[in-house]
Amino acid sequence: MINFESDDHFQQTLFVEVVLPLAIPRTYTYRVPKHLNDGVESGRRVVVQFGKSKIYTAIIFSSSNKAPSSYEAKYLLDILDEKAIVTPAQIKLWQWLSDYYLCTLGEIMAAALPSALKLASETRIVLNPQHTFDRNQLNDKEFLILDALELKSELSITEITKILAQKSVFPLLKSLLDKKVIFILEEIEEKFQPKKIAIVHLHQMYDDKENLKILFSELEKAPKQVDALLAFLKLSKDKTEVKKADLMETAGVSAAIIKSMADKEIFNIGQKVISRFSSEDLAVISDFTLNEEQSLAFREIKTSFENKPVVLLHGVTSSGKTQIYIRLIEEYLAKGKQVLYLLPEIALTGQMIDRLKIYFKSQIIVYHSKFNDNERAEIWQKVLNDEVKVILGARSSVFLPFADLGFIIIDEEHEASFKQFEPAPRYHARDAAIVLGNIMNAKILLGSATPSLETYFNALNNKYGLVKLSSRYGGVKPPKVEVVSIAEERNRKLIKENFTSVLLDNINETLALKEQVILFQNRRGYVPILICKTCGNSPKCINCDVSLTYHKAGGKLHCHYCGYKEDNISECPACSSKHIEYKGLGTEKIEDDLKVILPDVKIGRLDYDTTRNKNAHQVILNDFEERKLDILVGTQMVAKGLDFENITLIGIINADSIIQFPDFRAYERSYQMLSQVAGRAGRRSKQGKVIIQTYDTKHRIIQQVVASDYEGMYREEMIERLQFKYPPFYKIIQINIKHKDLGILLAISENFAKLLRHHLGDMVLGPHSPLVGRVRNYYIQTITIKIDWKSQSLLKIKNLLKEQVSVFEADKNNKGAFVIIDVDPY
Ligand SMILES: Nc1ncnc2c1ncn2[C@@H]1O[C@H](COP(=O)(O)OP(=O)(O)OP(=O)(O)O)[C@@H](O)[C@H]1O
Ligand SMILES: [Zn+2]
Repeated sequence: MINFESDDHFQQTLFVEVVLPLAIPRTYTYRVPKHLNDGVESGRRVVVQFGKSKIYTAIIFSSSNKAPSSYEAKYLLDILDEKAIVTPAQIKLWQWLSDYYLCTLGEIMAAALPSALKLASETRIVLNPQHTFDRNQLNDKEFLILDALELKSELSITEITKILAQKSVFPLLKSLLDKKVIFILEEIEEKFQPKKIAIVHLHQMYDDKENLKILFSELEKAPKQVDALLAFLKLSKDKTEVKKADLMETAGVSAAIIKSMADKEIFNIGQKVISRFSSEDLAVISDFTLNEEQSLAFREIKTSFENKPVVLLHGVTSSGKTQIYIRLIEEYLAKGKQVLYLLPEIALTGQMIDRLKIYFKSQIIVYHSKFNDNERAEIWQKVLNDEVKVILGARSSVFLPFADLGFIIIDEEHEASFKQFEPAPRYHARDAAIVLGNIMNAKILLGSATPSLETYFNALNNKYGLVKLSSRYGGVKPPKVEVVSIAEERNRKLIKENFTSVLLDNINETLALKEQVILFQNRRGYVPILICKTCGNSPKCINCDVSLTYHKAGGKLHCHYCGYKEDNISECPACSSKHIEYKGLGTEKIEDDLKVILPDVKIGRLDYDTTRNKNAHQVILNDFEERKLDILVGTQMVAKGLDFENITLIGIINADSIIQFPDFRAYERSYQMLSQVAGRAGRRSKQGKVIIQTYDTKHRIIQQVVASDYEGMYREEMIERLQFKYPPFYKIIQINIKHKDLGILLAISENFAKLLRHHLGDMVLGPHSPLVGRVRNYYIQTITIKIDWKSQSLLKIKNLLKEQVSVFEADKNNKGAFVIIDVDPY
């Protein structure tokens, strides 16, 4: 960071190191024009030219008085901010992420900053469709842009530059963005839109009685507007908020009237996100007291925090972890601190925000990558200005510019979806959050009923504090788990489609009691594999090395890796035989079969296919909660976090397909997944029941799930992890090399592995083909590096890898190849 104390810095030429939002390996140095010297501060945005003609927003990382030695530094074009929008803590975090995950600062900047904060030549601008701004407030140039946008609905920044005939238009655009006159156009897939209603406020000025009187007299000739004003005053008497719809109805006026009053700044119209629960439901639990076990855990957590920054709350499902989080959040809020509540999945934020809103009202805000960019930019500013206190979000919320973070909760910390696979930065949000917490001196609470082995290992080794909750709230017994042998039922011809008689009997009993059922199958689609009985051929994706999955709705075969689709086959494309066998089992088929077996039962399905549309996820869960559905069939989407009172039976259709996954984490994950799904049953008054269907009834993981024996699972897994050199004892770095030509790929990855082996010896394994050896027409080879981090220097090894990868990339023989480094692949 810069030292402003030295009083001679005005004399010297100042240079800044900037991060550009691009995957370039390093920062770039720019020269600061004298008149901008005062504006230099780490974390402010600047406008720079990069390459021949492209203009970008970059972030000042640091500054110095030294010119770069290898190139002539260009001048900065402008400084956009009067105050840093990236905090010093973030700069430290970015640096750590870049070093740890071997990615570039530019990749982190691109992921962290909403597009509206990182304008570039290609950025496209549109008018704010609800613009209710005063044209008189715009200057000539702003007016020109506005005119152009009205003619041509969208413009790129390059086009705007031409219209205005000046090089840097960014400050102008920034001002228009701030005034909400324009928006950044987003071409990305449909964004998540929370349900919103319009709220009307009276302009502050009219809090003053005199002003209000004057206003009434001014409106004399506009009786409709007087009606609206009177209605507003009436409604606002007994409500804290006046909905636009209510106002229109009470006053008997149209939206145009309200709008014209907003244009005159009599009213301000705001948007409010509304909850899917009615407020009556919420009132019931708005006040609560922790029970004895919970209070003890609450105190233990606080004591632990006195000497440890990270604590694990290991509490069985439905033990009330969330209620403890709420009490802790309240304490940090009382101290004026900000709180980050991380959840593994966007879909889960819906139910959680409803629960938390009861306590924290407008102090809490949701943030995730599916919000539109303009909203994300707005939240960015609010977090930076300490205007919001509690942020509930998915993994990208670790990138927010917290002003005064005091506490981080990482709920369901074991979840794999905290790790980002594509694109870089391939970071783990839990680990990044812990680093952020340490940088900001915040306390970090990890919560899970089934902690990851890494976390539990750290807790047992005293690196983290450990606090336990071992009983369900309200004294409800944990669900009873029954294992049913599929093989035996098949032999005895009891099985119907894929439902054992035990499961069907239990479903019928549950439905008879008007209770609800969740059925879990970890595979979507109808059937995953079609095999020709005559020649053994099975249809494969044309771009990837995977079998296509048959989806009955639509009658197509789908590739789950690249989205490729083709028509279903009725005869084998290889031998024309008509004997096609369907193998495997997806959620779609389960739903279908069940509808035949239980024709009068209302069945819903929750998986990637049924939730692609906006809000579909919430609609399905709503229907289930309101008991419009009796049975919900789903993939792991049904496994997590749901807290519904009427579910008493969980059926796991096929546990083997989860356990037999070829991955070193398969057992750990299966234990977690099965326990989490099981945890959805019997959460309030009645004990729940779980039926696990499997071929392998004696499998140790299944036995451990039945016995709720997390410790046993942990102990046995750790023995294997040590023996086969896996985390937490070893660090894994994966290098994936991709190329369109298999022959070339094999040769170059073999060479690369040899080279690495030369430096790192038998830490280097491979190259080998991953589970899916070709995706989107690129063949893949993987080199795995297993590092004994207790005896080896991770930093040294990473630096070596960085160096070798750049040598590899620069080598002409490797043209057409891509290298992807994944640290801690999950
Ligand atoms: N002290 C309490 N007072 C009132 N209700 C409580 C209390 N503790 C827990 N509950 C209720 O019990 C249910 C389970 O609690 P909660 O969802 O917090 O458990 P959890 O440990 O977070 O579960 P999971 O890990 O399965 O998500 C919730 O409906 C919650 O409102
Ligand atoms: Zn494919």
